[in-house]
Amino acid sequence: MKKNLLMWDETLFRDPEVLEIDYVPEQFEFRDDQMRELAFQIKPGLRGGRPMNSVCKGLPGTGKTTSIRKLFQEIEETTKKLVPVYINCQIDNTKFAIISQIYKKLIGHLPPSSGTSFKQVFDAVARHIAKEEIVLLVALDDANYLLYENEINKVLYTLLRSHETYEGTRIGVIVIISDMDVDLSRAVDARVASVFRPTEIYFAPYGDAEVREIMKARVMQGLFSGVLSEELLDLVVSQTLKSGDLRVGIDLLKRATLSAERAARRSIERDDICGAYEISKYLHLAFTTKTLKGEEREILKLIAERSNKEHEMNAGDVYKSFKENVPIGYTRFYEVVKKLDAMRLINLQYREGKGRTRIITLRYDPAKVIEYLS
Ligand SMILES: Nc1ncnc2c1ncn2[C@@H]1O[C@H](COP(=O)(O)OP(=O)(O)OP(=O)(O)O)[C@@H](O)[C@H]1O
Repeated sequence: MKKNLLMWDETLFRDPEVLEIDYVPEQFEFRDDQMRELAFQIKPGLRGGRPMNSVCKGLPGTGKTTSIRKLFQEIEETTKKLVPVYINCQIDNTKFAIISQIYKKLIGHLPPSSGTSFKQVFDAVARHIAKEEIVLLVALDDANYLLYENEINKVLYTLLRSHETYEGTRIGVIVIISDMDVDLSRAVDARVASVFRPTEIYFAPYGDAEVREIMKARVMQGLFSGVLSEELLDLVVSQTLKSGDLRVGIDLLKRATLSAERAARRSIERDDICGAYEISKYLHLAFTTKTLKGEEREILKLIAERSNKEHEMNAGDVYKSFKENVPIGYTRFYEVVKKLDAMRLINLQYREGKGRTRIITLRYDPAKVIEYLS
């Protein structure tokens, strides 16, 4: 047997956990300023007061979620009086779903799914807060998903004005937004704005050297030495930078390693990385298409099908052809199109023509979109 062949029970991973995208890294550099600012914002909550509200803003993969998870870990190690609740708004994106998650965190299980009203769930949450004398800190991650159908106002109103109905409840929020075009101050209405007044914490994209350092630390922790050469690490880094998302780089490392293992090699080769990149670069597409529902999937599918013939299309034309099969009003249709734009699946542009036309282009290869939708 050739010497560099991997035995069946050997592995190239020193610690496979480290290359999972939801892993919270122990070593978390370059975000000290943001972490300090967050700690300052929540400080009143450690003394029984209401935490100050914050908005974390930055492109995907700039460490926002990780910062919050680290902060929450620290809070839980320090006190029982300030209770942090993490909400993933991609999954829980209605007022009821969010209050149910808060209930779950406090009571230990979700409220009964049928026949329970929002008010009943909130009553139970408020009673628990009063009885235990606790303060809540609610992080709304990927809050872009609350920007449709005005849900953000309903959610913030409920959380931030709860003390008016339930005396003594104190809730602070951290809103996390990864769409740089969103201006939250314009999205919230006056009744919310008067109690929200957040401090904005900006997460700038990592520079080339920072991405290299972060990826190198993952490699050292996650893989055995010698598995990835310095030269190939450079390739991983350049592909990570090309994708603009650290998550793609981490996923790429994992896939390239698995590919080398599968070929029973002891080190990763260029082809492992290039092959892995062809899958990892669709990480965002794979993830977002999974979160789409009924009409949203259908509309994206139609756009993808039309993209095979025309690169750019008029939103009005897409609407007409969609309406032939599915009864839907233009307002609702346009809400979905805006959502797909905010999710970076399509581009929506205005063009001056005969009046103002809205032009849609798909951000991905149409065949790939159809593949992930099915
Ligand atoms: N400074 C860092 N050091 C080590 N790993 C990091 C750092 N910043 C981000 N990461 C890693 O990059 C990935 C993406 O980070 P994270 O989820 O925190 O980004 P995000 O800004 O919340 O993205 P999104 O807006 O898409 O939710 C995670 O796997 C995280 O572990």
